[in-house]
Amino acid sequence: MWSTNNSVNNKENKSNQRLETLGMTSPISMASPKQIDLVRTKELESALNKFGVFESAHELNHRMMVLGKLYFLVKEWIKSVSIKCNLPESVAESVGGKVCTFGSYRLGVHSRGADIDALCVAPKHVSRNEFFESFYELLRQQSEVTELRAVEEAFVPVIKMNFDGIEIDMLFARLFQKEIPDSMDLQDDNVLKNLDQKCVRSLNGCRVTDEILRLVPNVDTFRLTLRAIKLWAKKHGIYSNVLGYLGGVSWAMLVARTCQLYPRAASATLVHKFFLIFSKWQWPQPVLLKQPANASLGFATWDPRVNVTDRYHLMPIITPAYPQQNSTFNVSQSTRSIMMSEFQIGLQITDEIMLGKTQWDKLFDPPPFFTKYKHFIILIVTSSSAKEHLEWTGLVESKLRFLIGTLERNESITLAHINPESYSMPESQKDPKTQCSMWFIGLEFQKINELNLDLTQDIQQFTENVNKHARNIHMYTETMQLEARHVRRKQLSQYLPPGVIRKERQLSLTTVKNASTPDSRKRRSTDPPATESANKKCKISCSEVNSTTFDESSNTSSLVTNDDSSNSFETSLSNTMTSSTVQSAENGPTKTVCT
Ligand SMILES: Nc1ncnc2c1ncn2[C@@H]1O[C@H](COP(=O)(O)OP(=O)(O)OP(=O)(O)O)[C@@H](O)[C@H]1O
Ligand SMILES: [Mg+2]
Ligand SMILES: [Mg+2]
Repeated sequence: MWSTNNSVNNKENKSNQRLETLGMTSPISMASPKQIDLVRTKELESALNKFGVFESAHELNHRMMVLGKLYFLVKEWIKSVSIKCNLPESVAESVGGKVCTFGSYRLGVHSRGADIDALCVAPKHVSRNEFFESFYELLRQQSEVTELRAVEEAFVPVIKMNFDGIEIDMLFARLFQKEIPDSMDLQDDNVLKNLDQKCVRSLNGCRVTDEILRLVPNVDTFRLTLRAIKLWAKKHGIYSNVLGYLGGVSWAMLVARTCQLYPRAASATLVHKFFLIFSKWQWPQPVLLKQPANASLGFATWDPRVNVTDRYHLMPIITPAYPQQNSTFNVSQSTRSIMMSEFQIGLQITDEIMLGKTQWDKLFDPPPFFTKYKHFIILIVTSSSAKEHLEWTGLVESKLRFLIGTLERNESITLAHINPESYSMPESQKDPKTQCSMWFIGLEFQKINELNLDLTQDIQQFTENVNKHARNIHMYTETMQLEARHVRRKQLSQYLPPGVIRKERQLSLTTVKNASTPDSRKRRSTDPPATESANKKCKISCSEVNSTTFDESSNTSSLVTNDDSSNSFETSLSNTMTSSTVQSAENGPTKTVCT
C-alpha cells in the first residue's frame, strides 16, 4: 500500500517537476480544474464550434491529400535537379528531401480556410534559385495550382499558391548535407551550421512551432485555448502581424506562457487567466517561453543589451528557438494601446463568463469601429484584374503601418486605428472593369477647441513611396492606383453596406463594450453610390474632435487560483525576467531590458 502510494507520489512529483521547469518561472498555480471549470470549457468548445473554428474530418483529409501531392512534387523536383547536377540516378533517388509543416496547421489550431505553412528542406546541391525557377515552373504546370506567386525578395522568401482550394505558403531551406532523410531532426541547432540567413529564417518557422509545442505542459488545453484567443483576436480586429497587431505565432506564444503559469488549468480558466496576465503585463518587459540560448553560431538574436534597435520594441514576444527573434517588431504605440484596451475588455467579459453572468459568445462579438471615431482616412486601392489586385493590395497592406507611424508622429493625432478588414468598393461606385478595395483608419485627436490639420503631404509621401517600391520590384502597372480620402463618420454610409453602421449602433444601445454582430463586417457590394466628391486633399478641420475612449476601470479578478495563494502574480511577473535598467543614449529615458 505504502509503496503504491509512494510510486504514485513519485510519478506526480516527476510530473510536477516537469511542469515547474517549463518556462522562465515556476507556475502561479498548480491547481487542477474544478467541475465548474470543466463545464465552462465545454461551453467554450461549443461556442467555438458555432464559429466554424474546427474543420471536419473530410476537410482535414483534403489537407493531408494536398500535402501528400506537394511532398511527391518536391521529391520529384529534387531528383531532377540532382540529375541536372550530374549525380548518378541511383544517388539522385536517395538524396531525399522533405516537406515540414509549421504555423497554425502544425500547431493543430488552424481554422477553416487557414493556410498551410510548409518548408521544403533540400540537400546542399539544390540551390534557392532552382526553387524559385524550376520548382516554381513545376508548380505552374499543375492543374490544381492557382494564384501562384513568388515573393523572392521578401525577408523570408516564399512561394504562395492555392493548391486545390488550400492556400499554401512554401519556404525553402537547403542544409549543408548531401542527403536529407525523412528522420532529419530540425530542432538540433547544428543544422544551422554554414547556412545563409535566408535558410536560417526559413527553418526558424518549423523550429519555433515545434519548440512551442514542447514548452507547453498540456498540448490539448493549449490548442483549445489558442483557438479561442485567435478567434477573439480576429473578431476584435487585432490579428495581423503586417499591420502592427499580433500574428498567429505571437498569439500562440502568449497562450503558451499562460499555460506554463497555470499548467493544470482547463482551457476556460486559461482564457480568463490570459486576459488577467496580459492586461497587467508591464510592456516592454519581454514575454519569453524559456531562457534564451546562445548556440554561438554567429546569427543575430533579439538582445536589447546588444542591439539598440531592440530597445525600442514596444511589445516584445520572443521566439523560443535559436536564433531567437522578437515576433512583434511591427507593433506601434497605436496598435499596442488598442490591444491593451482589448485585453482589459476581454478580462471584464471573461470575469462575467466565469461567474456565469454571460456567455462565451459575448467574447467574440466585434467591438464598434465605425461608430467609435468621428474621422476616418479611407485608403482606396484600385487595379484592373484579380491577379494584379492580389499583388497590389498585398504590397499596400505591407506598407500601411508606415502611414500609421506617420500619423502617430503628428502631435494633433492621439490614435490612428487601422481596421485590418479590407472592404470591397460598392459595385455601383466604381468602374466595373476595375477591382477596388478599401482600408479604414479611425482617427482620434488631441482635445483642443480648434483643429486644422493638413495631412495631404504625409499621405502623398506614403502613396509615392508605395508606388516607388512597386516600380522597383517591377510590379507597377499604370492601372494600379492608391488614393486616400478623409471622411467624417456621417459620410461612411457612402462607402459601407448600410447594415454595418446600423448593427454597430443597435448593439451599442444594448451593451457599451460590444457593438456589432459577428457577420456585420462581411463585404457586400450592394451599396448606394458615394455621392459626395472625394476629399483628395486630406484637410481636417473641426471644433469638437474627440470620440469615445475605452473604459479602463479596474477589475476584480484574482490571479491566483485557490490552492496556491502564496505565489503572488507580482512575484511571478518580476521573476518572469531578471531585468536591468539601461540608459538609452538616443532618447534619454530608461528602458527595462532582458538580461
Ligand atoms: N513576425 C513573425 N516572427 C516570427 N515568425 C513568424 C512571424 N510571422 C510568421 N512567422 C512564422 O511563420 C509561421 C506562419 O505564419 P502565418 O502568418 O501563416 O501564421 P500562423 O501561425 O500559421 O496562423 P494563421 O492561422 O493565421 O495562418 C508562424 O507560425 C511563424 O512560425
Ligand atoms: Mg499559417
Ligand atoms: Mg502563412
